[in-house]
Amino acid sequence: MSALLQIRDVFVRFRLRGGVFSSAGTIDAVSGVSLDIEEGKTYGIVGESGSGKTTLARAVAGLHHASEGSILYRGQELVDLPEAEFRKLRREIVMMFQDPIGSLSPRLTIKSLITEPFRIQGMGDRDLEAEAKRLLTMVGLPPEFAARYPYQISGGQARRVGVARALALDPKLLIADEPTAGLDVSIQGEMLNLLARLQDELGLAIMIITHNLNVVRHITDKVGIMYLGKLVEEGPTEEVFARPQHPYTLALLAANPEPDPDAQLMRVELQGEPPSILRRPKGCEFHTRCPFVQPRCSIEMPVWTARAMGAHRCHFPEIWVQEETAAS
Ligand SMILES: Nc1ncnc2c1ncn2[C@@H]1O[C@H](COP(=O)(O)OP(=O)(O)OP(=O)(O)O)[C@@H](O)[C@H]1O
Repeated sequence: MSALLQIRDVFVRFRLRGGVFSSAGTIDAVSGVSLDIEEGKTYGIVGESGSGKTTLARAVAGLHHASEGSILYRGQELVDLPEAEFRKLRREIVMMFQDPIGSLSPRLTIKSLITEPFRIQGMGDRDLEAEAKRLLTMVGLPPEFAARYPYQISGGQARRVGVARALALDPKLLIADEPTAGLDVSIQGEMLNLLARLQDELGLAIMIITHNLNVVRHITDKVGIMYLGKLVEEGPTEEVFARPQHPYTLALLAANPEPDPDAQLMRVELQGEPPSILRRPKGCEFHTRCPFVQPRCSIEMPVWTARAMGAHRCHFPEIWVQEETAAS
């Protein structure tokens, strides 16, 4: 059975506006990404700020245009799909933003906020009172919340309202951009449990964009690590966390303030900031920060290499995997 979402060699290119003395150019914020998201499964996209996570997610949601490549949703091509056609799919593919209700009108009641998708999709003739109650119950909030205003609820409750709104039309794919950012740790856990429960109950596929490796560890089936707009590693989450094959993944895991207690990983430190996307390093784009860099790395771009489970983009995973085995 083919995946719910198949992303193939996708590029998202932005035109830069040139100043008076500089000429305009382009950047590839997403640069040749391919990945599959299976029905009912959770895929986490991780990487430092600016690695292209949100841009990729927005391309899937039809909010950015993919300049090259293919995005197939249930076999239907989304790239270059006319807006009128995409609108129909907005019931099935939903993006939940970081601050899902903060950007909406503070003068609307919670009922209006969570039932707005029905009105947008021309389904406003439904019993919106009943829909609001159903959705609030689904996300663990009392039905009385329908009459409240956003300023009358807490940050954690607001996120639940955001989830209710996102799931109003019973989507098949939820794209969640940093669903736990800015929440207290205990509320983060509640949010993750809520998403996991709903995924189970509704058979929802979720694409999660996050900086937070603990979110990935707790909730995702598969993870993709992005660097400068490219995937550098992907695989089943447990496998990637236990046996990373790319030094960037290892460095991110080592920098996690709450590391996996069972994983015996080498401590490596990520040096400096990622290079500018305007000046991509030659060869392996990570070589300027790689603790295991070899002469070949600055010359030749590593190809995407499949392993038993997952794939990576590193010339020499065996070098540091061996060092790690020797050290442990
Ligand atoms: N509309 C745009 N026009 C030009 N450049 C853009 C635009 N949107 C994003 N970028 C650039 O694309 C690159 C990737 O940005 P993106 O927001 O996708 O990264 P991210 O990994 O989601 O980062 P963060 O975690 O900070 O949200 C960055 O260099 C960013 O400046």
